[in-house]
Amino acid sequence: MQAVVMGSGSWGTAMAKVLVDAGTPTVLWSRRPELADAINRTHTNPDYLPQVPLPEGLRASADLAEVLAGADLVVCAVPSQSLRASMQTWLPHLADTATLMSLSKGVETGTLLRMSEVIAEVTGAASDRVAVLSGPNLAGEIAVGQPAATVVACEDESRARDIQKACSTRYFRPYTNTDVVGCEIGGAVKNVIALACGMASGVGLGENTLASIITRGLAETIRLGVALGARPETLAGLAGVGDLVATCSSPLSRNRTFGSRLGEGKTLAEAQEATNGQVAEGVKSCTSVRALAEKHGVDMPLTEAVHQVCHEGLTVTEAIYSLLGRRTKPE
Ligand SMILES: NC(=O)C1=CN([C@@H]2O[C@H](COP(=O)(O)OP(=O)(O)OC[C@H]3O[C@@H](n4cnc5c(N)ncnc54)[C@H](O)[C@@H]3O)[C@@H](O)[C@H]2O)C=CC1
Ligand SMILES: O=C(CO)COP(=O)(O)O
Repeated sequence: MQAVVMGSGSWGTAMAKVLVDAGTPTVLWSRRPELADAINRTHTNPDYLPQVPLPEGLRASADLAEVLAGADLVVCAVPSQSLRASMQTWLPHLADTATLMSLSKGVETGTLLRMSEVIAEVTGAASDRVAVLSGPNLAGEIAVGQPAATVVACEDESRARDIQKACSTRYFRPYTNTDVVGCEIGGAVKNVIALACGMASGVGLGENTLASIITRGLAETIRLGVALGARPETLAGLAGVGDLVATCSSPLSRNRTFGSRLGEGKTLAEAQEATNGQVAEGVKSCTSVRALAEKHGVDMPLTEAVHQVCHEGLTVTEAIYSLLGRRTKPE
């Protein structure tokens, strides 16, 4: 299998390294030719993973036609809200038979589509040619070879198994699953819940609060997932609770860090400024996840609160008391 990773941010670069380490010939596409040159010259990604040595066998290129020609596996690694526009520019160069795999964790604003749906809509690919990879996979840890597991989901199980083989290493252990919806909903909603955890820790709250948010966050993730056709077991697995715990607990998480800046009293613009151009997907996905929940009649109070803090001027303290003021009910 010949792979190309489209997007040389932190996760695209780390996954390209995983694929090469797994023995899969892989090219990394960068939008900016100067970044591709720097990666080829220094065997590091100076903008996104500066301390991490990349394998000699990993080549970067900014030439779309060249990288997509002959690629059997196209790994999409750009932020969710830019995936549609990116796919449109890639489309003329894509092979009809290539497997298209999303690494992005979000729900598209406006259309409320999951990333695999965006890929299928733009390319016209049948849904069984579209896969997603999702799990507790903080790029900085994977890039230095810390062991982790993940899920490769595709309706076509044999395609999922091929991808599993292409990215299995001594430190990266992919499991297959056919529940694409569950994996994508787990990945998108955990970013929103990580923002909530960050907010709570930013105002000085401790582990009981965080555990309560993670657990109730999982409950609302399962409610939404099931309403959309996901299997609850997927959300109890790596792409659900696994990723939720990793992201909500780690200072490496951009979403959690973003939330903690809001909790410390920074404005949205100030928190955005502090990201150094890295994406915190939950800030936009809180609004699309909330709209998706509303469309399907699903109650998601934490997502609602995160949306109100990010986009409607509610303070973190007001959000906490409004959540605690809800009517009592059985678990
Ligand atoms: N970093 C991580 O630990 C993980 C990230 N993800 C997901 O992977 C996706 C990509 O994230 P990262 O690589 O971490 O992001 P990043 O912020 O490190 O890099 C984003 C990449 O996309 C490119 N990009 C940014 N805006 C763009 C636009 N408008 N059009 C086209 N390209 C654009 C950037 O040049 C860069 O190459 C996100 O959906 C994220 O949730 C998933 C698992 C782990
Ligand atoms: O998805 C991730 C870990 O699995 C990365 O989370 P952040 O985008 O919050 O850094």
